[in-house]
Amino acid sequence: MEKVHISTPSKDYPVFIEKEAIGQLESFLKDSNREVSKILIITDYNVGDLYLSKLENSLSSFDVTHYVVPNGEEAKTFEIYYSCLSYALEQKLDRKSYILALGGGAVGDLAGFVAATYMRGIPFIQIPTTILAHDSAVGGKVAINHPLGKNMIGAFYQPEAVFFDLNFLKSLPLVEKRSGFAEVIKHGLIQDFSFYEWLNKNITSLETLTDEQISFFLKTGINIKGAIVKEDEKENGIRRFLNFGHTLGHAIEAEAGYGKISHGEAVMIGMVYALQLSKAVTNLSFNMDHFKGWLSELGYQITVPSYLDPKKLLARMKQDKKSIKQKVTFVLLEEIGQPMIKELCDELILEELEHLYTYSG
Ligand SMILES: NC(=O)c1ccc[n+]([C@@H]2O[C@H](COP(=O)([O-])OP(=O)(O)OC[C@H]3O[C@@H](n4cnc5c(N)ncnc54)[C@H](O)[C@@H]3O)[C@@H](O)[C@H]2O)c1
Ligand SMILES: O=C(O)C(=O)C[C@@H](O)[C@H](O)[C@H](O)COP(=O)(O)O
Ligand SMILES: [Zn+2]
Repeated sequence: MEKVHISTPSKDYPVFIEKEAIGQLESFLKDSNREVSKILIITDYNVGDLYLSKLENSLSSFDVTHYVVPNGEEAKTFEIYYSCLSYALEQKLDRKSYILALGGGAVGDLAGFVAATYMRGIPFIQIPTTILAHDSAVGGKVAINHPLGKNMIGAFYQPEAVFFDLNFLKSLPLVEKRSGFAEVIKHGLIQDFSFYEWLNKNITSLETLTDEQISFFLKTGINIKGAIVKEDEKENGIRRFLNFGHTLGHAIEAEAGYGKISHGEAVMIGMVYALQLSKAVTNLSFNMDHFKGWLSELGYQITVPSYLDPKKLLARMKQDKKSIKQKVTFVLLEEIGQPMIKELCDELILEELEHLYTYSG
C-alpha cells in the first residue's frame, strides 16, 4: 500500500493512498495498541448513498453507528456541529471511541471539529472522497463557518490516519474535480515550480484525468503540504503560505453565501488576484495570459461575479485570520515556488480588485 508519512509536533500519522485503501482500515483499527469501544461515521447524503454501506461492511467486527449531515458547506454550521455532538452523546461514545469522517473537505472539517471537542478530544480518521480533500484531510485544520467568516470556529487537531481510497473519486462530478484541482495547482505555485510545470503541461482537461495522473498529483500535493505542516503545525510562520489565494477566496465564499461558489473556484479567483498583486509588488515574472488561458481550458471562471461589491470584499478580507488590527496580509510570490507574506494598503487592494471584474478568459 502506498503511504505518505505526516509528522507534526502533536502527532505522526500515515496517509494511505490507493484504490481499495479502506480495505486496510479494519486491520489498522485492530492494531493491538488501540482499543476501539465504538465507531461513529460522519458522512453527508451524497457520499453516504454512495459509500456508507461499503465502509460499514468493511468494519463488521466493530460496534459502528453513523450520522448523516447535509451536503457541502451546509454541514459546516453551528447547528449541524451541535447535532453531531448530541448524537455522539446519545450513542454513548467515550474516550476510546473513534470518529470517521467519510466525505469531502466539508465533512472532514466538521467531523474533525466534533472529534476535537467531544470530551475534549477523541481520535478520528479522515476518509477523503474528493480531490480537494488531499489538502483538507491532512494537516489538522478542522472548523465550522460563522456567517461573519469562513472557518472561524475551529482547532488544530490531527487525525490518527488518512485513508484515501482512490476508487471513491470515480463518482466525483466535474465541478468538484475543478474545485479540488485548484488546491493542487496551489501546491505547485507556492512550493514547486517543476510540479507546477508538470501540471500545466500534462493536465489539459479535467474530464480525461487518468488514475496515474490523479495518484501522482495527490501524492505530490500531500508531500508538499506535509513538509510545511511538519515545520509549522499551528501556523505561526510558513504554514500561512498554504493560504495562498484564500484571503480573497474566503471573502468571496462568505460574501456570496457559503456554498454558492465552491471553495476551490473561489480560491482560484483569489490565486489569480494574488499573482496579479505579486506582479505589482514583487515584480513576479510569470506569464499571466498563458496561465489564464490554461485555466479557461480547464473551465475555471476567473472573474469576480458582478453582484459582489469590492468594498464588502475588502471588509471581509480585513476579518481574515491572517489580518492583525484589520491590516490585510497576503501570501504573494517572488517567483513561482517562492512565497512571501506582505501587508498591503487598501488602495492597492481595491485597485487590483477592479481588474478582476473585467477580465474575460
Ligand atoms: N482543513 C483544511 O485544511 C482544508 C483545506 C482545504 C479546504 N477545506 C475546506 O473543505 C471544504 C471543501 O471541500 P470539498 O471541495 O471536498 O467539498 P465538499 O465536502 O463540500 O464536497 C463537495 C460536494 O461533493 C460531494 N461529494 C464528495 N465526495 C463525492 C464523491 N466521491 N462522489 C460524488 N460526490 C461527492 C459532496 O456531497 C458535496 O456535495 C471547504 O469547506 C473548505 O473550507 C479545508
Ligand atoms: O492547511 C492550511 O493551512 C491551509 O490554509 C489550507 C487551505 O487550503 C484550507 O482552505 C484551510 O482550511 C484554510 O484555513 P484558514 O485558516 O484560512 O481557515
Ligand atoms: Zn483551501
